[in-house]
Amino acid sequence: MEPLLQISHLTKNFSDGKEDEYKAVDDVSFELFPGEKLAIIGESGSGKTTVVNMITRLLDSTDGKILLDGEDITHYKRNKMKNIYRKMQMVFQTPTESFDPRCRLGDAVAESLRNAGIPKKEAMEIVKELFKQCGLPENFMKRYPHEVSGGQCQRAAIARAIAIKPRLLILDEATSALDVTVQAEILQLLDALQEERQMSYLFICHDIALVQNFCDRVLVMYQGKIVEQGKTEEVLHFPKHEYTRMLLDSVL
Ligand SMILES: Nc1ncnc2c1ncn2[C@@H]1O[C@H](COP(=O)(O)OP(=O)(O)OP(=O)(O)O)[C@@H](O)[C@H]1O
Repeated sequence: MEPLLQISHLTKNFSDGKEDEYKAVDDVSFELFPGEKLAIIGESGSGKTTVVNMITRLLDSTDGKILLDGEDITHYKRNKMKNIYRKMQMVFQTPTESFDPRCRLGDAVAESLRNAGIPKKEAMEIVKELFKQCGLPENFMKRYPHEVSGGQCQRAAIARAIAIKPRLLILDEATSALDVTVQAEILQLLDALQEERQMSYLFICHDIALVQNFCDRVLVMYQGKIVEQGKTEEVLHFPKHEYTRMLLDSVL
C-alpha cells in the first residue's frame, strides 16, 4: 500500500536574527498509511507543532520533502494549497479561535463546501447531516461560536474539517481542552469516520492514555528529532529509548 503522507528528512531552522540557528525540527522522516492513526508525542518544545505547520504549509521548511498522496507539496504556496486542503484538514486546540466570531456555525461549516463548488441549498443540507453526525442539535447551525461550549465548538470544528471528506485529518491537541466525556465522544466519532471513510489521522497529543486507546502507531520526538517509533503497544510497553522511558515515567 502506498503511504498517504510521506515525510522525508524534514528540517526547520529558526534564526534568532543573529548568527545562531536553532533546529526546531531535525531530519524527521515518517510515513502515514491510509486508514492509519498515528500519534506524535514528546515534551513541550520538542517540535511537534512545527512538523504539523510544515505539513499544512503554514510554515516553510528549511529542508526535506512532504509528499501527500504522491504529490510533492513541499514548496506549495497558498493558492496551490486550496486543492490540497480538500485532501487534508486540520483541527486545532482552541476551536473558538478558529471560527470567525461574526459567522454562524452552520454557515462556517457550509463555507468549505461552497468553496468546493457545492450550491448553497445542497451545502446546508450536508451541514445539517454533519451536525447530526457530530452530535450537535440542528438548531446549533444558527448559533455563533461564543454561544456554544468549548466541546460543542470543537465538534463544529470537526464537522467543518470532515465536510469535504478529506483523506487526512491532523489534530493538534484537538481534544486537550475538553472534558473526559466529551473527549471520549469525539474519539468515538473519529473512530466511526475512520471505519466509514478509511480516513487517516495524525494526532499531536500529550495524553498517553488517549494515544494508547486510539492510535495504531506512535512517534516520539525529542529536541526536534524522532527518537523512537513503532506500534503503540510496543512503544508504550517496551520503550527502547531512554527519553521515551522518562517521558512515560513522568506521565504514568
Ligand atoms: N516561529 C518561531 N520562531 C522561533 N522559534 C520557534 C517558532 N515556533 C516554534 N519555535 C521553537 O521551536 C521549538 C519547537 O516548538 P513546537 O511548538 O514545535 O513544539 P511542540 O513540541 O509542539 O510544543 P508544545 O507541546 O508545547 O506545543 C520550540 O523551542 C519553540 O520555541
